[in-house]
Amino acid sequence: LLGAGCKKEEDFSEWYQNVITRSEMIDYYDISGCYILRPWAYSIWEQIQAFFDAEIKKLDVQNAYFPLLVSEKALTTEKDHIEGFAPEVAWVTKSGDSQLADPVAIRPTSETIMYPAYANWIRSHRDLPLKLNQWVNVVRWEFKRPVPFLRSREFLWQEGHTAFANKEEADEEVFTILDLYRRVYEELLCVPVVKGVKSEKEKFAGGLYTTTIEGFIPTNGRGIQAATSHALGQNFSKMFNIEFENDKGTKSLAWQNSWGLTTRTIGVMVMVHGDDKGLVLPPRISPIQAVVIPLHFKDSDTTAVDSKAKEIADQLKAAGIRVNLDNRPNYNPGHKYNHWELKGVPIRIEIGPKDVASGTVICCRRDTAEKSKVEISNIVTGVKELLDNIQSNLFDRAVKQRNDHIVTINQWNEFVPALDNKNLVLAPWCEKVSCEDSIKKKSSEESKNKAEEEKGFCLTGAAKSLCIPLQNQEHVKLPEIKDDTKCFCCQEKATKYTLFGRSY
Ligand SMILES: O=C1CCCN[C@@H]1CCCn1cnc2cc(F)c(F)cc2c1=O
Ligand SMILES: [Mg+2]
Repeated sequence: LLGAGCKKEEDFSEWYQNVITRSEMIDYYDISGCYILRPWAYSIWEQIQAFFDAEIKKLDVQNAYFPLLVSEKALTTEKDHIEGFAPEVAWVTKSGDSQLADPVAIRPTSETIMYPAYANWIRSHRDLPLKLNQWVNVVRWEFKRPVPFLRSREFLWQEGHTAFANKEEADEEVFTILDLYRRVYEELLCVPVVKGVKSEKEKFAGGLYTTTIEGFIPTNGRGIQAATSHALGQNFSKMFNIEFENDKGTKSLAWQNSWGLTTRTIGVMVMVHGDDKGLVLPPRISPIQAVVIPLHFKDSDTTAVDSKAKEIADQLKAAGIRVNLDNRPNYNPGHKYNHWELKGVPIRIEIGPKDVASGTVICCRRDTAEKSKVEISNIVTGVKELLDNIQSNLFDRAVKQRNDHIVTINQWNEFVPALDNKNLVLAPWCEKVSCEDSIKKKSSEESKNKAEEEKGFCLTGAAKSLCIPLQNQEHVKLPEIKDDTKCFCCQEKATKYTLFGRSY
């Protein structure tokens, strides 16, 4: 089990590593930065996939599969798109014991793999819009300390790559996808996110603008990029010659988007909801939503209890609830309680001889540990209501905790103290790249554990802009920029309230 001395608030990374391994989500592997996704994690990814895949299919996106390997020539089609990323590219240089004359790279992302084909397929405006997606793995040889789910050298994701005849259609899709990403986090994972646009410094250099959803890890007060939806403009269609004859008979370059969501989703959910007993899984994605545990007492009628337990489990299953009847004879109830709490199962249903006699069971919910009596005759409705209640309670709790840790400031001397209090910071900002560089530099210098950071023992103390939040989004209140509002850092005229934070 989680074991003593492993408290989330005391040693977060130790707690996280224990929770994901002992709940049987992750196992380690002999290549650094690579992890085994065990069924308890993989089935959560499948739930996320099922939701997102169904939603993009409503948008007429089609799934395809492009090769894993990309030639150096293709990968470096556009020098400056790749140069910053070159150190992360993994190369195949041998087959057997002979060197490859031309090494090939393993996809770190698939623009350079897909877009030469797009150029061939897109000739006329009738070939647009082209909307493809693929559910694949990618490899990036990250150097920062790996963290399972959050930062690994191989991860699973979907990458959507779309092409349109005009900017308006492309712009609309960027934000439509961004809201689907928000729904994955808020409706499935009960994790609140802030929707926004990345600054010039933080955006995808190859694109026109980047939109993002930003999560928050309360335990260390860090932001985390949760998913991203880029408007590429015509930058890539220029690079890859994706041009089409438009409806006026002249040539135009396609307007493109690309968007991605990864298995980082699972790590963020674990960190936000987990506690010192283990995982706390949102019912919507939990592989098992209710576990039925028959309680045997000496000289009591165990067969009645066992058959009633089985009956309840079958009824719940028939109603579409993911249920497990834990009638393992070799474990006592206490051990089973710990086991399913560690695995984060939302509801435990206890049934003993007295319960059979009274026609009721005890339901214990994982999010609050509250117990309630439910009529066996009403078990399906009762359990469904409880699951819905848990789903919304987890989200409401996370929203409150996140909003309690967004601090609005107006001047520099409030900034680092706010970060040190594990907050994200909303501040009026001038949006200048030079100013963002100095924010990063000054916040790093004013952070304590510079030495630790150099040794790679901890995350950086530098703060960066996370996003410029979109207006009018639920759960995110934005102050007004006035004519005389000054940038919190350089005192120039502020143009946008921007979310800053230390981050992963
Ligand atoms: O972020 C997304 C969403 C899904 C499709 N791709 C975009 C942009 C990816 C930006 N990016 C991110 N990381 C990279 C790492 C590399 F090693 C490399 F060669 C290229 C890249 C790289 O282009
Ligand atoms: Mg990266």
